[in-house]
Amino acid sequence: MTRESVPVVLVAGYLGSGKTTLLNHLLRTASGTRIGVLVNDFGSINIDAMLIAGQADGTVSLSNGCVCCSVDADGVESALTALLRPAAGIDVIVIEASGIAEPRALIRMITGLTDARLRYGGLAYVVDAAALPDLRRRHPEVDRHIEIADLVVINKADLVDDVGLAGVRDLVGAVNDTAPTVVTADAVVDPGLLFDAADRPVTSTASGGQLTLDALLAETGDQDLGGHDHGHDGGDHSGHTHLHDEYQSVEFVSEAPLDPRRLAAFLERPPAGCYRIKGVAAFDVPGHRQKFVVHAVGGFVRVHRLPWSGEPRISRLVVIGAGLDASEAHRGLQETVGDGIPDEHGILRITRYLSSV
Ligand SMILES: Nc1nc2c(ncn2[C@@H]2O[C@H](COP(=O)(O)OP(=O)(O)OP(=O)(O)O)[C@@H](O)[C@H]2O)c(=O)[nH]1
Repeated sequence: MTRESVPVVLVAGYLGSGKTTLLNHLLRTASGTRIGVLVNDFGSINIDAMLIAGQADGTVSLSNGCVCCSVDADGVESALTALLRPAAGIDVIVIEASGIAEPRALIRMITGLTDARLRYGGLAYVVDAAALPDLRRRHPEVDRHIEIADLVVINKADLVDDVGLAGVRDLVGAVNDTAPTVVTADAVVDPGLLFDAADRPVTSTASGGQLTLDALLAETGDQDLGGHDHGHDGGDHSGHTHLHDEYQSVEFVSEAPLDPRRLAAFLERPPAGCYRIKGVAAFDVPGHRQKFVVHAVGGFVRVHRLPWSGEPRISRLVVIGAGLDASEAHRGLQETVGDGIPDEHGILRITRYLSSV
């Protein structure tokens, strides 16, 4: 891998598709390659950055807005160049976009960077095999995201049967028949697929259905990047919808331990409009005082445990959805706080969702 310019690889995909899982897999397995990471989360608490903390050769995080839209391009450029300090010896930078980022806008932002040490290294787009059919109905623009991917990762293959998987492959192939497609569980992708893709020159000849970078950049209607300031509540997106126009996030922080039974009930029956819940939880139950990382995605709950690495035992949760009633969501979150009586049976409601990942 050349040190002359560092490829910037984008990892995008809808909420909960497995982007952080993929990033963590790359960080664990791409030994020999020094990876700098820029993580962008939608809410002001950057849960994703917490979940990769300490593993990357350099990490910067941008919170409180989509990197594609409300964060200004100069801010992104300075965050990326901060990763290029010689001592870090970074070979590749991976940007994990928020789950509602607009990949086209991200690509334009990266190709518009002025620092010659950085170059665009391709888009890996992660899809949740179980959720894709319904997601495409709700958000047809997802096809436009798949269309421009250089690598499509069909993740969560474990949640669908062979027929379902074949259907998802067909859907993806119909939209983008040139990008390599890998089918994964827990986003186990050969890192060489991303970094080799990053190293190959981006072509300007059209092949099959995939848009070339030139064609993408020539498209009209969304060329207003660079120092713009779209908010989440309806900037002008020149005639088409960006997912984040519709989405809200609600954040919750509690120093008091949570009640596992109440948290499980919240994860299982989230407030109307909620699609994604993620965060870390602390319980005051003997034997269960570790950091519980909790995820809910479209009805699937997953939990894993980690040691607290010196940080305060504080619970932080983010709820993301469209049409969320923020005060109802906040009330529901508040109700997960325990009443100080350790619930040794209640913890089973959480531990039943434990996975090793
Ligand atoms: N069953 C199953 N669950 C998975 C798989 N990959 C990831 N998950 C789980 O799905 C949840 C979301 O995964 P993340 O990697 O955090 O997804 P993300 O795309 O980064 O989510 P956002 O950043 O919120 O958009 C977590 O609970 C993961 O453990 C998989 O292949 N199968």
